[in-house]
Amino acid sequence: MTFLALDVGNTRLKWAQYDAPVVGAKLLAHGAVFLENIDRLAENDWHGMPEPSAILGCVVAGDAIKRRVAEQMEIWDVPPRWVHSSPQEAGLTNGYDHPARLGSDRWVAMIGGYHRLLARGIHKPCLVVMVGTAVTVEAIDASGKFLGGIILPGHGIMLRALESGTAGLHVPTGDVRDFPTNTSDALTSGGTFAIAGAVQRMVDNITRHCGEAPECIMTGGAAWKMAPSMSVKVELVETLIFDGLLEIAARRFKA
Ligand SMILES: Nc1ncnc2c1ncn2[C@@H]1O[C@H](COP(=O)(O)OP(=O)(O)OP(=O)(O)O)[C@@H](O)[C@H]1O
Ligand SMILES: CC(C)(CO)[C@@H](O)C(=O)NCCC(=O)O
Ligand SMILES: [K+]
Repeated sequence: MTFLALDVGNTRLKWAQYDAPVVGAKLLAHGAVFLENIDRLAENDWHGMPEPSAILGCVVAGDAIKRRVAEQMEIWDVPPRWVHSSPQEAGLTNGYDHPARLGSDRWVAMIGGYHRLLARGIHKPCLVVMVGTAVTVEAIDASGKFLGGIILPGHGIMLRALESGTAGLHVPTGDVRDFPTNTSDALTSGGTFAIAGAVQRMVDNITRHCGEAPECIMTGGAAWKMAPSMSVKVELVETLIFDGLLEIAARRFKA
């Protein structure tokens, strides 16, 4: 009864194999590959892996990538299922104008975050921060309603935009400093503070709206780099998308 969870982002595909499609399942194996290498998943990462009994994923990388991922899974007889953002799922309500247009990674991460708090008996507003190719910050109230969220460029895109839009900004990566005194540190700190500042602003928005400060959960490949620079307390949860996929799978694949 193993379960394969997939998170196909704009830079990398992340996968995790669990012993069952249930919350709290045991993680058996996991990996991440850059999108340029996905055509070799069947012969590399997934070679010799027992056929999963169910596959559930979220993709934001586009249909061509989704097809190529599906092709790699033809080694098994199990059709992959993909999460689509919906008006309601797993106790959350989707406040997006057009719920289906919300990135499914955002929806799944919110489901993971909200249930993480519920499991601890916490009924408070929640902010879910994802730091990847793009950065998203989602606001969920204590009742599980997604109020709305922001999308901003990730650190890499910000720096590449500056490099390509100017003549004098081609420098190595610097360090985060309160008062940067060289170009490298100025750029690295600028990108980091743009993200940290955006999170702080969403904390202010949701605190004003809900009358209570939120719990903040942060995930994504670059979350650990952002953590020391945050102005609010955040909990780092590397597996947030997989946690959300397990919540959904537990409901969908119930025998
Ligand atoms: N010092 C940094 N601080 C914050 N973000 C950074 C830093 N350095 C790199 N990044 C960002 O981290 C991203 C790398 O994320 P990675 O590919 O690990 O995340 P991901 O969650 O797999 O992304 P996706 O899901 O979008 O594919 C890069 O796109 C870059 O924007
Ligand atoms: C914002 C990203 C790129 C974050 O991965 C993704 O969730 C996406 O492509 N979303 C679709 C647009 C939206 O969520 O409004
Ligand atoms: K992602």
